[in-house]
Amino acid sequence: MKNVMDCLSTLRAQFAYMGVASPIDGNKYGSPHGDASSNGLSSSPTFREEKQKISPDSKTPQALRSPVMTEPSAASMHHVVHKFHEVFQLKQGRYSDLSAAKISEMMKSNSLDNAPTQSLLSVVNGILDESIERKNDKIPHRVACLLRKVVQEIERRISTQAEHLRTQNNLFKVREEKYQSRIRVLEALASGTGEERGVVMDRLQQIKIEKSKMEEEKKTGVEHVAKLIKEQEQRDVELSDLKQELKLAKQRHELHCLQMETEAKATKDGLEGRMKELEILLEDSRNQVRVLEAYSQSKSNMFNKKEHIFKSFVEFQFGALKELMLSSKSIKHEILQVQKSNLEEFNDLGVKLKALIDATGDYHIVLAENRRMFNELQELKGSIRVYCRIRPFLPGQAAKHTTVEYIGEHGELAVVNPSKQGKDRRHNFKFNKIFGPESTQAEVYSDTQPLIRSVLDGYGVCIFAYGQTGSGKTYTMTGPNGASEEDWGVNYRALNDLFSISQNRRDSFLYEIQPNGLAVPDASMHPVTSTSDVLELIGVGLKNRAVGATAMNERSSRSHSVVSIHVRGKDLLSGAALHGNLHLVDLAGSERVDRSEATGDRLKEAQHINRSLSALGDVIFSLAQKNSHVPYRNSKLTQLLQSSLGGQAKTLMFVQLNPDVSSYSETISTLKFAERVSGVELGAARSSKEGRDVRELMDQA
Ligand SMILES: Nc1ncnc2c1ncn2[C@@H]1O[C@H](COP(=O)(O)OP(=O)(O)OP(=O)(O)O)[C@@H](O)[C@H]1O
Repeated sequence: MKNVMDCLSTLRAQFAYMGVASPIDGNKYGSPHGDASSNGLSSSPTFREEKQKISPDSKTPQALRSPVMTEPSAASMHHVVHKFHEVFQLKQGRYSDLSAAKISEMMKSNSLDNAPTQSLLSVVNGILDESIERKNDKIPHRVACLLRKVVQEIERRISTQAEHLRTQNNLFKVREEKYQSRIRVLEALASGTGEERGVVMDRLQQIKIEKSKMEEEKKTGVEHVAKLIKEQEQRDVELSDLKQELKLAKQRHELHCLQMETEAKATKDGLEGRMKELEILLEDSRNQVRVLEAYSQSKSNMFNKKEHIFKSFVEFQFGALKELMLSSKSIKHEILQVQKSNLEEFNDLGVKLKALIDATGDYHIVLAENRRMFNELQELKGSIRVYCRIRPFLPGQAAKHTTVEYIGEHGELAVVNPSKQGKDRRHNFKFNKIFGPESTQAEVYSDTQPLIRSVLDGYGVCIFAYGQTGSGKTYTMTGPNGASEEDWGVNYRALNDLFSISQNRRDSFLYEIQPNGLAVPDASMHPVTSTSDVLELIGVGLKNRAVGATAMNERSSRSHSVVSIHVRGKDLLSGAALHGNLHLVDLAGSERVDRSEATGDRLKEAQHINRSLSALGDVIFSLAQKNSHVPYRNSKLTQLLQSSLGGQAKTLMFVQLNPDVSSYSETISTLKFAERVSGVELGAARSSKEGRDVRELMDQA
């Protein structure tokens, strides 16, 4: 700061001096040659020192380094000054003698710019002195121009110098303020030293406390170190143990490694063997792959061929489809045509149908008439018909002497007794029809069939077989055991016809079979829809039938078997109802009691049978005689059959005969019974006259 203050005071003194003497560089007292080194400021050791101190980091503007303040280098300055002196000093006092060209050269050159200010002043003085010496006050024009030029340069330098000084002065003022503030800070610091001392003492006290603490910690640390050393010793012991264990473990590990190596070697050998096997397998697989590839190739070729075929097939199908579509169109067209023609036909049919509907009413009337006429026809044929059937000799039957001598076409039968002579030897009978031993089941049934239609027309029909035991009653009604369709008896055939006719009539009649009937003790009623339903029920009945051995038949039926079928029909058009019934009866054997050699219960049974058969004979006889009283109530059998005996009912009796001579007397009694109930003579009388009427009726029907 002292140096700065010295410098500033020196400068101030310098400026004060320059302000009085000369604003230029005060070289008035310097060397007459304007030597820069003669300048008091520049040569001042203080100034030089300050200049060197400030310059490196000084923010002094370039303007400060004017030619006045910063003289050119010694060499160049020396050269310029020398040249200037050359120009001016050699011509001292004789400026007016200088040629215009010379003065012009001096003015044009930059000599003035580089010339020291003192030289310029010397020129001015020289010119003025020369003017005074000559005493004419006249200065040549060219010298006056030079003079003006030099003066202008001097003025320019002065103004520049003044500007520089102002700028520098401001700068120094700023610096002074800056240093003043620093001085104040330092003075403040110097005054605050006492307070800091107190702070330092407090800090020292704290340091002492910390020191004692640290000593305590050190003591604790020493103890801790001792403890650690102890622990370290324990750790050493443990470490040695661990080392021992490690050594053992290492040995075990080495042993284990050895074993592992051995196993690895064995495994490796095994794997190598396996590898070889796998390589063989791989080779096989490759071969298989090659085969498969070949196969695949052939398959692929085949598929390609198939694809080709399929494509051509599809194309063909498309063609066919197109044709089909075309034909479909034409068919549609045809169908439309057909529909059109059908419509027309339907219209015609509608008209015809209307006529038919009108005629239908008439048709039902015709049908009813038909039924009536059919019934009349059956009546004309006889309400009570007796068909005689002669059983063939059975295989293994001993004596084959038959009692049947003659069988006529119109029901004539001649029976002879070979043991008798005269008029008792031969007996003639006449029935509706005689079936010989060769007759088949179908032939026997053929004349029965029309009566089944009568049942569905609402009439009662009773078919039964009468004859001594073993004469073939069951055979005719049922057929032999396990019979084929060919051997089926009347029952099966009648039932089949019953159901098939009812089915055929389903459009005009609704039939219910077995809906009601005469209640018989211990009898039950079951609705049926087919023949098999009825056969099943017959089977149940047969199981309950009393069967016993007699002297004439080992397995003789000792009871009557009756299958009753009740039919209720409804005419779907008129709503009229009709009721018909059919009784299929296999009577018990009709042999005489003494012939059956029955005794006790068997005798009683035979007597009951004969009584019921006799009651049946009486009823039929009464009906044939058209008696007013018919004794139905004389037996359960006739009560049961009442609905199909008498009135408009038709009765058909198969008289079964055993042709063997040994059965002659039974044959005669059977035939007499049949003759009695059938009223043959009456029927025979009617047959010739009314046969024609029957044929006429049939034609009408
Ligand atoms: N037309 C025939 N053709 C062949 N065999 C017959 C014929 N009629 C009956 N028979 C046989 O004669 C035997 C006796 O017949 P079936 O049992 O039908 O007599 P039945 O009169 O019913 O006797 P029963 O009153 O004792 O019951 C049976 O073996 C049967 O097969």
